[in-house]
Amino acid sequence: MNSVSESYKNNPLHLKHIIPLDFKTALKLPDSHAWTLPDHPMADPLTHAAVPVIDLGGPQAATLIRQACEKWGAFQVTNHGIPIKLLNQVEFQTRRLFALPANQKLLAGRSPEDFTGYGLPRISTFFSKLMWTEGFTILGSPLDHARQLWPHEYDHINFCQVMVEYQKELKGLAEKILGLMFRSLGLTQEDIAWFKPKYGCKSPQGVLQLNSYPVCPDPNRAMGLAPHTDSSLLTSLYQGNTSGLQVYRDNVGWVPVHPVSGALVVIVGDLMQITCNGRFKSALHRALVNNTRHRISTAYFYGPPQDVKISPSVKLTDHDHPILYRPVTWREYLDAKATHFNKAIELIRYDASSC
Ligand SMILES: O=C(O)CCC(=O)C(=O)O
Ligand SMILES: [Fe+2]
Repeated sequence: MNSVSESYKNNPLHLKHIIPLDFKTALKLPDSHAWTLPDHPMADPLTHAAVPVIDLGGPQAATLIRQACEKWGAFQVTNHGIPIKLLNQVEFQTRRLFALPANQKLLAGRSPEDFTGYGLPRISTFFSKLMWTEGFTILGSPLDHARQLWPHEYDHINFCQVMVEYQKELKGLAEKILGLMFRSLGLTQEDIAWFKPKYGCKSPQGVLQLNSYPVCPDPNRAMGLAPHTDSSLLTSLYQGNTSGLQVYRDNVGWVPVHPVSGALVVIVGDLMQITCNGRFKSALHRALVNNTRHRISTAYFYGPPQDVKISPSVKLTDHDHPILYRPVTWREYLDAKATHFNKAIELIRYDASSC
């Protein structure tokens, strides 16, 4: 079993935090979905630069990635090697899924202790208001859930092929970017030997999350996806050409990540922050909605092999940079996150007295 599925079995959810609204019938924003916004200021676009866009094939890629991870915890990549044709197919299949009638989507609904299939974001449980979104989570083959949505093979076969191919491409890309991140910090293959999957271990190291943000009648009072950090090592996100993603920077505010044609957004996750002993910070981010366009995004969360203890690389610690975090597996970290949400990372921090 994968680390994510094990953790979710131990932390079951209530149905009201799983079943999305039937957005097609909601002509007004229900009180259950009306948030008090904003909680943080927006950055002034005239004085603050945007999240960097990095050419992955360029000679400066590793240096630019390091700078972006230190400053933003996020960046966009072009020239990443994932064919635009595949990205378009992924968007097409994702829209096809979310366009199904609500009762049909619920046939592939997530069960309270599972995490694949159709439902609300896992983090819904931490907020009193519900988010204007629905999602579909895939680990490896989506065949079982796809059959529930479309019983005939000719209706689900393309969906499954596209999603499997996409995960393969995203895994390769995540490994490449992770390699560049480590290299940019002076870490060698030996320093990060844990990162290579064990021989014969077939369990996926990534989870694919399809997100849908339907057109919203009152976007200024709604929340697409509430502020959070990802628990992964890194996340690769495709947002098509509809904006909505924002990254938070201390002393600056929320900065929109404007779509760049064909680019993917890379977000530093909590486990990366731990591995780098805080050199790279996981980015707090959120997604807003709008009243004209149905926004789709696909997020791929890449993590370490199962049961591997992640800990700060000793090369990044010294007298001036004491070790900040305790060793933790992805599974243990997800358990902490399921209970303590955005405070989880503080819980695995050594307190000053124990360093
Ligand atoms: O839709 C987006 O832009 C953000 C999605 C996201 O942050 C997530 O799925 O974790
Ligand atoms: Fe996220």
